[in-house]
Amino acid sequence: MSVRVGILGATGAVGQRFIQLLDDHPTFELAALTASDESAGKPYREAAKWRVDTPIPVDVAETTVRRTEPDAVPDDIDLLFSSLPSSVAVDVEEDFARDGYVISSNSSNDRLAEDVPLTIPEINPDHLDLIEVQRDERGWDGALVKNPNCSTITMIPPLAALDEAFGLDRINVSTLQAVSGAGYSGVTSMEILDNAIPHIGGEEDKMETESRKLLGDFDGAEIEWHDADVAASCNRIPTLDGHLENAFVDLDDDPEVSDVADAMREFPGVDLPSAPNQLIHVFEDPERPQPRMDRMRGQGMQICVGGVQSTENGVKFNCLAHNTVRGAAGASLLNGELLHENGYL
Ligand SMILES: NC(=O)C1=CN([C@@H]2O[C@H](COP(=O)(O)OP(=O)(O)OC[C@H]3O[C@@H](n4cnc5c(N)ncnc54)[C@H](OP(=O)(O)O)[C@@H]3O)[C@@H](O)[C@H]2O)C=CC1
Ligand SMILES: N[C@@H](CC(=O)OP(=O)(O)O)C(=O)O
Repeated sequence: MSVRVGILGATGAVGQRFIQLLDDHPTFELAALTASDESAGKPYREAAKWRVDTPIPVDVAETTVRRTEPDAVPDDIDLLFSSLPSSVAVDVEEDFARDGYVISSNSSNDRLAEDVPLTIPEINPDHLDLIEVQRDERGWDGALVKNPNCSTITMIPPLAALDEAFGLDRINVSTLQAVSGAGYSGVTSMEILDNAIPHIGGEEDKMETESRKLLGDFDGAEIEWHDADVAASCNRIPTLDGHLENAFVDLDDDPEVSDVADAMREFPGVDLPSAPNQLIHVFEDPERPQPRMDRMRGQGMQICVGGVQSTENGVKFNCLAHNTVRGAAGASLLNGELLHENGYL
């Protein structure tokens, strides 16, 4: 039986990716699209400036956009994906959850809240049960689940593989982030062409905190964050999609490089419709991964690693993920599939 889903903020950059990824989904049937009051009442093709590299699905093009409030969305929607600006999502998502809706959100508000699961299905699926705590504390019938920031999600799978096999102590990471992460109008061409910008507001703090929550332990009541030190430096470069990162990791053990690569390659995936067959692809070629060549591996859902080398206290490596697929809409979609598999819908 199909699951009826909706998208909050469906006309935006991430909303459009949701529509693309939900087209022909085996379980989820797209049944409601919302946006701001300016878009509400218009057919989607008129409200949204479509910029994704596949055509708007025909039925979506003619769908009337709704207001973003619980009364405007049908009661029989089982799951809402949220790609609202976080300043809007912070109140709106709670209104929907209070009204009984389950929300899988990409927006950055509440990611660190003690009773909000921040999940990547392959890494910490058990954290999803924090929903029970959330429902007890907030008296909600619905639920709010988050995926991490796009730069954070890029490095977490290889770090989780290292932690499990050798123990993480300290992480230093530097990013080379694509312009799509800032949204269509986020960085002007005059700012970014022939250039690099060594600051992305709030991004370093997100990488340093969300990573420790994601890698933490859930005891059924609360999450104990991982105690590794994480330091991040974030940079914008003129690629379109795909965040590349250089990580330097101190480990508790002293493994061979080949064992590090094996631990990453063998890190298990999950059996969900949008998950890649293999979570981490490790390149031997030191010139890979590259954003243009590798961001679409596994339909944009695989994490690519390369340049694995030993250092005095551990290893260094490069990693890459598609920031608007694995780092945004695809991450929320996978969490939606996890919610479904775990009986939360
Ligand atoms: N761009 C990216 O690659 C990434 C973005 N994110 C995060 O995802 C979220 C969405 O980003 P993005 O898609 O780029 O943003 P956009 O600005 O492209 O889209 C925002 C969406 O929210 C709607 N919206 C705006 N204001 C309101 C309001 N007051 N009430 C109801 N709906 C409203 C817009 O509708 P309308 O069209 O009518 O204005 C639109 O549908 C943000 O939190 C962002 O930080 C995360 C990772 C990557
Ligand atoms: N800040 C990220 C994109 C983003 O919006 O992240 P978040 O989901 O944490 O708001 C980037 O510029 O690449």
